[in-house]
Amino acid sequence: MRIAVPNKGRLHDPAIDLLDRAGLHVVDGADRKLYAQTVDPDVTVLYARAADIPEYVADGAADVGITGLDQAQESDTDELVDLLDLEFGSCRLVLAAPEDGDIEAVEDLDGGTVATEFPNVTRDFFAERGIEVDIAEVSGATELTPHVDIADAIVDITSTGTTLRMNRLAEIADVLESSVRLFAREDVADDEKVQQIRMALESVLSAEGKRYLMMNVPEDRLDDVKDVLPGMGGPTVMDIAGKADVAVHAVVDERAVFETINALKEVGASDVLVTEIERLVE
Ligand SMILES: Nc1ncnc2c1ncn2[C@@H]1O[C@H](COP(=O)(O)OP(=O)(O)OP(=O)(O)O)[C@@H](O)[C@H]1O
Ligand SMILES: O=P(O)(O)OC[C@H]1O[C@H](OP(=O)(O)OP(=O)(O)O)[C@H](O)[C@@H]1O
Ligand SMILES: [Mg+2]
Repeated sequence: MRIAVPNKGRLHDPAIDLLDRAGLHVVDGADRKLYAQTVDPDVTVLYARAADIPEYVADGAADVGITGLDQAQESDTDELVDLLDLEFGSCRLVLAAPEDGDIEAVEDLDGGTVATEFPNVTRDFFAERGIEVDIAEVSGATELTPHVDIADAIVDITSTGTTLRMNRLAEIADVLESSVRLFAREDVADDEKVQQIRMALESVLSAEGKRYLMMNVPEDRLDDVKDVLPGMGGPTVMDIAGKADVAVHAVVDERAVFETINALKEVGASDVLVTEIERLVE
């Protein structure tokens, strides 16, 4: 089983970090290597450019891949299954034009030129609207092109909006919302190993923002404690040898921890421990 992961750029570190937290540690991932082993002898990591990953997965060089939805939409592959939103690399592809220019709506671009690193997505966007544009494919610094007469507008990535603002460009329309996904080739999407990887990654995401609470509770206050801990499927209750108290464990939303502990103390809980959760397999 091969999993393609961005070899550099902003997606590399968070992708490796997520695999790590999911228990799929890369064991010999020295810089500039093309392949690395993971702790699972059946899972190899293949490092590739974020833009090439959809094709690598579709062609069989890898079985699953971690890359942006924008890259999957741009590639000509349609046999990829979007298995899981990995909740990082969130950005938007937008159509933008000079703030002080004449282009204020998509229609104003009829007969014009649009520069982009995403020619296929851009072509589809205008074709769906019946607007004819020339596409100037660039490989970076797209924001410059409307200021040097290469294009009238651009389709490019934005997240904080800083780059557009710095280049005096205004958003005209949304083209695509993107985040990083786990993609699989259609013919392997249901394979056991692929599903195990999906589940492991999902368990990390499920644990994010959650805390594990442990406490001691007098048995006769258990119902009150349960009322305070709605949680997932109710708390786990265990007898403590030689004691009248019971131990109660529960998963609580991080934002509710402060309030929950105060309420627990009021109904008689003691020795409350709060810990982080690495993974949560539901
Ligand atoms: N500013 C941003 N905020 C959030 N996500 C982004 C941003 N820019 C890019 N991305 C996401 O990261 C992906 C890869 O972008 P990144 O800049 O890391 O690689 P790249 O520019 O293609 O790398 P290189 O050209 O150096 O190989 C994009 O396709 C998009 O999904
Ligand atoms: O809205 P912002 O937060 O300003 O982000 C948008 C910028 O981020 C990306 O560039 P990146 O930093 O990846 O540089 P690159 O052009 O070298 O890929 C993208 O191409 C935009 O230029
Ligand atoms: Mg970039």
